[in-house]
Amino acid sequence: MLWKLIRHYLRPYSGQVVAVVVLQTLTTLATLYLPSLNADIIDEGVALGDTDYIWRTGGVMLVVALVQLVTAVFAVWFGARASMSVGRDLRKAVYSKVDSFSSEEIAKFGAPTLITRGTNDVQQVQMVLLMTLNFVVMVPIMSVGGIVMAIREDPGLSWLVWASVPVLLVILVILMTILMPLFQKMQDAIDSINGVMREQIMGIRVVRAFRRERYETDRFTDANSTLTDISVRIGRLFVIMGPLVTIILHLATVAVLWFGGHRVDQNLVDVGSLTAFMQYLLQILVAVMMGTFMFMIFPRAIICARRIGEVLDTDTSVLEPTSPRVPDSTDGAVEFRNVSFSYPGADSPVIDEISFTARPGKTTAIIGSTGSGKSTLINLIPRLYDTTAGEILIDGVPVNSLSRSTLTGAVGLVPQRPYLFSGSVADNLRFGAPGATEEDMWEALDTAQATEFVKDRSTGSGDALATGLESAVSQGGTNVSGGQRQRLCIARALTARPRIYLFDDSFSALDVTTDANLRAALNNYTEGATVIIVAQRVSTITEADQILVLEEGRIVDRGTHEELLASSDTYREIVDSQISQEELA
Ligand SMILES: Nc1ncnc2c1ncn2[C@@H]1O[C@H](COP(=O)(O)OP(=O)(O)OP(=O)(O)O)[C@@H](O)[C@H]1O
Repeated sequence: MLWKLIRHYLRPYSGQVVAVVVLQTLTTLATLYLPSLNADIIDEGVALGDTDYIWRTGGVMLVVALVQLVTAVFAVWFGARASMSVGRDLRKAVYSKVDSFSSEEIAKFGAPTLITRGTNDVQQVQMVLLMTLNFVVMVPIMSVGGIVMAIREDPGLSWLVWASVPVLLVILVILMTILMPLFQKMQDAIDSINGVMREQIMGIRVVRAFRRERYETDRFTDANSTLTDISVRIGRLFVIMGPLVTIILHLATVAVLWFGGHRVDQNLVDVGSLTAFMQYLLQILVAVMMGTFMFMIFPRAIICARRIGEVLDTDTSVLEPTSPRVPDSTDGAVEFRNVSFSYPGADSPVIDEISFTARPGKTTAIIGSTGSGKSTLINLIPRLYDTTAGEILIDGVPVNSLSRSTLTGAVGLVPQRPYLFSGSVADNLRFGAPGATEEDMWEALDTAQATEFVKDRSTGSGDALATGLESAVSQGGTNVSGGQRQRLCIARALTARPRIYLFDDSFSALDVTTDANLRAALNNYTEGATVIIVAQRVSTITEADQILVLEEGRIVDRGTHEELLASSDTYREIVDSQISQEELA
């Protein structure tokens, strides 16, 4: 998977990769040439007292060293640019993929791991690519070239090369096999820490309210110690690695001096050649060490690439139509035809053979006990999930034949759990209508009964003071009250002026008077549009044109409030449990 990802994402930067290969080759050749020139200076210049030769060869050495320096700098520059670009593109690919996911895939992975995969895991792949681009040419040329040059200087000592290199390679293989599973565990531990932290930060108020700090701290400490333990085990292996390589390097140097010294004594080799041999042997071992280091970070990158690949290879279960259809009319009629739906892995359907039509200009209300499937039913319309059987049509066209933009343009959803984004009030209101004017926004706020609190709102101080529409909203809308958040979410849907409004239990945090005022204003604002309201409170829906009573995913009764009062036991039970007859009158 690592190779597949790198090959695919590196393709647009092949020019830079070619530049790296050429420049690295030049750097390495220059590095390999320097000891040989040095040997010549010692054997031909110093030994024979030829000063001219020393100057000339010294000059060549200087030029070669300059070439080595310049090519090395540019090679690293191109390598860094290419790998950073690949990292950026990979992050973008993961982000776009996650963006295309339906709620099903998001739930399958979970938010924390998707965040780790799009950030930390991409970082690992980017780093291994950077290392590879830096060493991929240097390591093989330096090792093979170094061996050839060393043998050329003194074939009699070549056995030292054959003895030291395999020792390093064996260490490399052993470390690789121990490290692979540890790196997998490490990524899982990072996921788990992200998960625990995210849950604790999101649920901090509940944690405090229930005095669960100790329990949550223990949970975090557990996750943290697991990560620490794994990191320490990996660190230990790296710690052993350093001295082992250094010992081998020093032993090799001592061996060259010892055995080479005897050979110089016996006039089998010149001092210059022996010096060059020693430098070549060190170059070979350093190259092997770099290769080792490269391989050490490979296992982790392989695991990260696999995790990124899992995201990129997952197709969304909510597919865009290949040839989208455009409805003839834009009235906004919503029709359910024998719709059933089961959550993945569940044995029984949550929505069971539901058929109804929600007409333009009319309000359809859905009421039913907790868990009867009301939210699920609403979420099927904007395709947060796809139906498992039957069809949902908007203006006569099945929703899965509409393009994503047509569908989202037609539907304005106010979710059960209101969510606001960081930015200003205006940014949030313009979410579905980037071109909305201030007037549009105030009108929507008026209808949502939010004008007063937005007008009075101010955030920050001094230069950062922002008021009204420009006042700041924090991520998730945590700096406004539950009821205010709900009203801003309603205003956001209203600002977009869709043909179909879906209110999923959107009035529950409002007091009875605000709820009544809001519904009255809403009737004018949404005139001509299709309105579907899920409600817990019967008083919210008494004026609806049709009310569907849901029980265990089935419509058990339907009609107006009066009709249902007369005919439906289930509806009467709900009414009796909530409101007195006086309130209804
Ligand atoms: N993501 C999910 N995965 C699996 N089951 C789910 C999921 N979401 C909801 N359910 C189950 O589906 C059923 C219907 O849930 P739904 O949220 O649609 O009910 P609801 O009528 O809107 O309830 P409430 O009035 O409490 O909001 C419940 O039994 C619930 O446990």
